[in-house]
Amino acid sequence: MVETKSNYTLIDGKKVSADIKAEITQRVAERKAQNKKIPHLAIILVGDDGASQTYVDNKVKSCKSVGFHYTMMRFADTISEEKLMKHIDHVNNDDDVDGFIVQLPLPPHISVEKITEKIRSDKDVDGFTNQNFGSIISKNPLLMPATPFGVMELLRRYNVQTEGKHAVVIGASRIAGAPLSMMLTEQGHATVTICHKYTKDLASYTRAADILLTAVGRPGLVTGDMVKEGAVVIDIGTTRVEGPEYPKGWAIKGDVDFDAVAPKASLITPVPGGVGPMTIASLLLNTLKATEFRYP
Ligand SMILES: Nc1nc(=O)c2c([nH]1)NC[C@@H]1CN(c3ccc(C(=O)N[C@@H](CCC(=O)O)C(=O)O)cc3)C=[N+]21
Repeated sequence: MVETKSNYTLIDGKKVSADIKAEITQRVAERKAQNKKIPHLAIILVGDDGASQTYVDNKVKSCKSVGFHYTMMRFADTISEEKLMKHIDHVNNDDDVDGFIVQLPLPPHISVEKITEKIRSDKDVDGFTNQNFGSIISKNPLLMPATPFGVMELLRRYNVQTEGKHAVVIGASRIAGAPLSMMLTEQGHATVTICHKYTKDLASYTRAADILLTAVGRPGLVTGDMVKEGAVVIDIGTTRVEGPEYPKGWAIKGDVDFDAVAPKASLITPVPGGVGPMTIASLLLNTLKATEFRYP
């Protein structure tokens, strides 16, 4: 009989994000007591995509829970790029708004890059602008890309050693994989391999990973045979899959086949309850930082 050992640690992103939110709530209360400006986040949502609506609702709920002010700005998916740019300009110049995000995806007639670059980088609390992307390699970065920052925070709080380790990142998007790879190198001192859609024989890389991080958005991409015994596995995928077998009619799935991979892992993030809540915690932290920067 072959015995399989199965004692992995679940990385509880929900708990860590709740801890971070408690720290933020405390700092907001202190600012309030000192008559300092309360952080104000604005959220721009274009169209009525169901998944986007859920994510945005989570962000609004989180703002309320830590005591931030917030503004929701909603536009029809027929809005022109030019008009949307004008609204962004307005928010850029609105002194009461400390940080804002434009929820993605945008309708195909609007250029994500053009919109992103229009956002003032000191209000870019998603950390999506080229300037904030580049600031990852600066000694004094201001606003870190939110999802990768959340991942680094999880690794820190679970004492995962990254220095000299081989980290393999699947996915090279500018909001997750690319900045994450840079942070693992710059702050984590890891040896980083970036895999993407042109990578041949993905498994040959993933099997060599001490830390495997995936940010693709394809449920079931990472199977048990692709993971080394004892690896740390971080699942950044969030795909909404629909089906009658789910109580709500849909469910959020990561990239990792959790049941097959978890028994081989030393630590692993679940989806939901892993990286997702950390993205929101980072967004709040960035909004607080942006406020403290403008009104110390
Ligand atoms: N400008 C912009 N900024 C974003 O940060 C951004 C975006 N656009 N577009 C879409 C993606 C996706 N995203 C998620 C955030 C939180 C959860 C999250 O909290 N997930 C929960 C579950 C949520 C649920 O079950 O409804 C969890 O994983 O436990 C998931 C996904 C942010 N994104």
